Amino acid sequence: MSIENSVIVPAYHEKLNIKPLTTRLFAALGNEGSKKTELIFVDDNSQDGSVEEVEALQKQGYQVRIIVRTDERGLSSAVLKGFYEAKGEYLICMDADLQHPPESVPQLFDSLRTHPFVLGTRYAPGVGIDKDWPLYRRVISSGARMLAKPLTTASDPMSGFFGLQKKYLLQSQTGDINAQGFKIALDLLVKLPLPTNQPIGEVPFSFGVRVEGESKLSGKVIVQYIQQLRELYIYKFGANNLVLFLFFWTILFFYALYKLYTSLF
Ligand SMILES: Nc1nc2c(ncn2[C@@H]2O[C@H](COP(=O)(O)OP(=O)(O)O[C@H]3O[C@H](CO)[C@@H](O)[C@H](O)[C@@H]3O)[C@@H](O)[C@H]2O)c(=O)[nH]1
Ligand SMILES: [Mg+2]
Repeated sequence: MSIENSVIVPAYHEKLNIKPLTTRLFAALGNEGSKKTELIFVDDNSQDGSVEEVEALQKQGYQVRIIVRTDERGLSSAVLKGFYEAKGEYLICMDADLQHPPESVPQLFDSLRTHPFVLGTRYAPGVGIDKDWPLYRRVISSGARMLAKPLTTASDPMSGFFGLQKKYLLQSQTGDINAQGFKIALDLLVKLPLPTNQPIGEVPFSFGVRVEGESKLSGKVIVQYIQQLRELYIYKFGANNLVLFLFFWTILFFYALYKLYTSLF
């Protein structure tokens, strides 16, 4: 059976998560789903035994492979690399660390049959974020989400759990997409030539906490996000309106500070 679906997983030092992710994903896809699905890890030369782990899973019959990059690093660029290398028309991106439940992947693929783009969302009734996700991450995430509000109507553009039909990626110019940092879904949502008469799909999921390994979010990633936002605002609204937006956000920022001050003292 030919490959219709590809699951792309950016991975850096994720050896301990490779086996549970692979086995849970293919169990969730079932017999029929598994035959038409490939799983691709895009690893940035972790040299932690991830390659051997994938080879062992291949021997057990799983349609899984690993691309090892030695010349580049970064989450977003790893995802793009995987998307371009994928054989499937329907592409899903998910993290390696099981914060995105593999059991939700079939739902995302189903949604992609009728939507050009699908987002796993943590902001819907009945789902949410694990109570153990650190407070500072919640604050960063809310701030990042608020700043992206004018760019998209999607409920969770910060999500790293999303998918798209490959034809839309191939219609965009190579080099158009910002491959720096973590927020690849937001860039694709704003820049891909998605049909305006078809909404994007949203699949609610509960965001777990990492059990093995560590988050790779750093100060550099946050700075890359600010640079990406600036580029996206200009892309969408033009350079003149960026000044207006900065003015608007500055007022909002000082208003929020004032509210915080008056509620504390
Ligand atoms: N190849 C590669 N993979 C990377 C790199 N940096 C991170 N990854 C992989 O990208 C995935 C997410 O990285 P984490 O370090 O676990 O990120 P996080 O702090 O949990 O943030 C995630 O959740 C946020 C909230 O939804 C998302 O906003 C964010 O994009 C990401 O998905 C993991 O599989 C990790 O191994 C890199 O430089 N190279
Ligand atoms: Mg994580």
